[in-house]
Amino acid sequence: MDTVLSIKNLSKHYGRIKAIDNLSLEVKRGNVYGILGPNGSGKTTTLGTILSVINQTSGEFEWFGEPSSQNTRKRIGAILEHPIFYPYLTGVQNLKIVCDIKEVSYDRVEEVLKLVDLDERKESKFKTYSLGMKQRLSIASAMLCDPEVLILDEPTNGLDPQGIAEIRDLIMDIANSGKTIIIASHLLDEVQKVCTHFCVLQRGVLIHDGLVEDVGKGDIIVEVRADAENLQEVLEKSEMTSHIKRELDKYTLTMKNGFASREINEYLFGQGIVAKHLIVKVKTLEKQFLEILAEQKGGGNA
Ligand SMILES: Nc1ncnc2c1ncn2[C@@H]1O[C@H](COP(=O)(O)OP(=O)(O)OP(=O)(O)O)[C@@H](O)[C@H]1O
Repeated sequence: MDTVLSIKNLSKHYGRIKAIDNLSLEVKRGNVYGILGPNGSGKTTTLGTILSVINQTSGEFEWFGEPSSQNTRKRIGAILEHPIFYPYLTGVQNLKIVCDIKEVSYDRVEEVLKLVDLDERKESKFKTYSLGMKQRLSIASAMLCDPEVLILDEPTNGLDPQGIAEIRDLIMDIANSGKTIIIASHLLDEVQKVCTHFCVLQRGVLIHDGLVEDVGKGDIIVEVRADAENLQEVLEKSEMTSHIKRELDKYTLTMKNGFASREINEYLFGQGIVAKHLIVKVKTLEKQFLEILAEQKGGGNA
């Protein structure tokens, strides 16, 4: 898989503030790459720098294996801030203006409006659009020059659940057409649902990167409830768990390697206990994210 973006030792300092601190990462073709981080962690500065809108203090980055240039820039579509559309012009008219600026054929307008599912409202004035429609028009505008890479900063900010779901579906459609997508977000659920890869920034420092599908791998967590006074004692005797946590009548078990819900269920049954609640808990990206941040604090790096 070829590398679309390669960032090496990139830093951006504003006086004493290290907005990006020695950041290195790679995005491969076809990745949907989520840049996660709390407020002020350097996500927007990172996007601004790789789009050459912000000059880095040190370090470098390459697009498509070459230094950033007008040529590489043409292969990237980006929405960093809300693009300015004319409220009294229609969706089509606004996109035609963008075509003029970007020197793109008007033929693309219909295609991108279909892509973002705005073709039925294309003749309506921009000011009549909902927030979700406005955001979809922004994405349409970024897609006009058929870029290989789409960069989105907090694409679902301020949208209602339906608007969020529409943008999520749109991002997945664009990704399925083979585009590479880079999304900065503080919404863990959003990243978990649409991204293939993610990294976590904290105070400009990359503290984690990996595959989204690996989230939740590792320890198996099983929750158990049963009407048995000796449940804790029986669970402790099982030697199948490395940790047992009790909250009222619920026991949360961290299973040892090789043991899962089936084994604990069989064991309890053999001890004359019938579980009335037995579920495997899958770790969410949110949990992993909080653990990653907590580890950093524990390590004294934050
Ligand atoms: N032009 C600037 N001048 C001074 N400091 C800045 C400037 N731009 C960003 N910063 C600082 O750099 C740090 C990173 O900011 P950045 O906006 O990149 O973070 P972010 O992760 O995108 O945050 P948010 O989610 O709140 O947008 C913050 O401490 C911010 O205050």
